[in-house]
Amino acid sequence: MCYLSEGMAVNCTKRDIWIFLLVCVLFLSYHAYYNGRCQSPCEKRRQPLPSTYSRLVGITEASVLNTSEWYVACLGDRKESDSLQVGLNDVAILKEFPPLDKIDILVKQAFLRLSPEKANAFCANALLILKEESYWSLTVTERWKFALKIFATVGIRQRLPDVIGIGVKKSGSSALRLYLAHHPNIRLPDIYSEAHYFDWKYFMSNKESYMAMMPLLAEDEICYEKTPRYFVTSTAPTNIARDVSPRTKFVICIRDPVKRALSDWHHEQTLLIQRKNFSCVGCTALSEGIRFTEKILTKNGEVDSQSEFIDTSNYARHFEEWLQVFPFSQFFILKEEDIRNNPLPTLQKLEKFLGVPRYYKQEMFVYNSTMNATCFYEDDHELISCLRLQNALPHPEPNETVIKKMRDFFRPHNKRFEELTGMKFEWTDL
Ligand SMILES: Nc1ncnc2c1ncn2[C@@H]1O[C@H](COP(=O)(O)OS(=O)(=O)O)[C@@H](OP(=O)(O)O)[C@H]1O
Repeated sequence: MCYLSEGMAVNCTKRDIWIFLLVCVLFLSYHAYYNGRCQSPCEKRRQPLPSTYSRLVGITEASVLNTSEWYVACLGDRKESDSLQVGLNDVAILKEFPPLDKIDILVKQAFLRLSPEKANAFCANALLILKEESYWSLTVTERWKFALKIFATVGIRQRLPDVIGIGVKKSGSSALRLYLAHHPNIRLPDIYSEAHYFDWKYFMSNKESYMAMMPLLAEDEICYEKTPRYFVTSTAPTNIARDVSPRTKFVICIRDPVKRALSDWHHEQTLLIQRKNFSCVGCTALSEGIRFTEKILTKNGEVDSQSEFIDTSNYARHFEEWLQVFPFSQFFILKEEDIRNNPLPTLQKLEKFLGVPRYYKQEMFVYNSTMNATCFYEDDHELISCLRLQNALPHPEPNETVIKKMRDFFRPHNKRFEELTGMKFEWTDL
């Protein structure tokens, strides 16, 4: 036994010293592990998978692996269905990084697009950092930061959009988005189809949260974000020039202003019904037409230029605001009827404008009459997705006099829009 002698000296046997040293080592290792790796309070960690290191040893012995095998070998696999259970809401995403499950899907999607060489490099870099730790034992935020860091080593980065679809609302922008989403060199924010950053989120959020919505991009990929309300948000042009880039490109879908206004009304009523504070049982095209008329005419029976349904269709007024900030060459304008009836030629011009390789072919666009939907087939003829053209609620049908009043109101604005764009529209002089 060790004891203190009268002269305060310590007398120990060799065995005691060894035991003492062993206890010290265990104690110090315990503290180093918890103080080094956990913040206080220590975040709850996910169930760890088998050691990444041993998985690396396993995979380096394998001769050829495809990208998904690399993914599993590197990071371990989790089923997407496991992770889709958490609901998202817009506000949560503004304050934090995108929530857990969407992040994992973003990472997986970006990983699966890597070439085998890049996947190999990604794994090597990832495992250097992870060492014995499991990727899935990291918290959400740690996982996201980790993934961004490792992707950067193989040239994949998050970037603010190169091109923004700014509208116009109800002019075929969702169909266009569907087509662009399948282009191999175009990536969209995977979380929301519409970011709504430069309209309603701008004043309660920051640039980092906008960036957090963006996809992971390889060097030959561009980022496309679409939010149709930007077109009518007068602060958007200057804010985009400042926060994104003065060289940002824009895509605008344009539609007959009267049809657009009617579609807009239909859309707003559908949303009201969905939010369940409005009932439209027995609504007809005629009754909707009357309610629409009340909304767009003043008490004197004039077209109300302040009505949102009318103002959004005043393309010249809004486009002039954009042209004060960005040169015309940065805008690509598409006609809704082209997106609807014959998208290929327009999409090929758009590919050129965006500087991406040619991808679209005629056989990719198929109208499905049973579903009344436009469907998109990938190169290998696999059906990817369909977009319905209408839903159950009838579109409003105002009477002829109201339509004529709207046509008279829009005509000079349409002419001005033609002057601004150098384009011709069938509906300008109607
Ligand atoms: N190819 C194709 N597929 C599906 N839908 C198409 C297509 N082309 C145009 N449209 C019509 O575009 C209208 C919806 O426009 P948006 O997608 O811009 O609406 S939104 O602003 O994003 O809510 C909506 O108009 P309405 O049906 O009149 O409401 C769609 O029918």
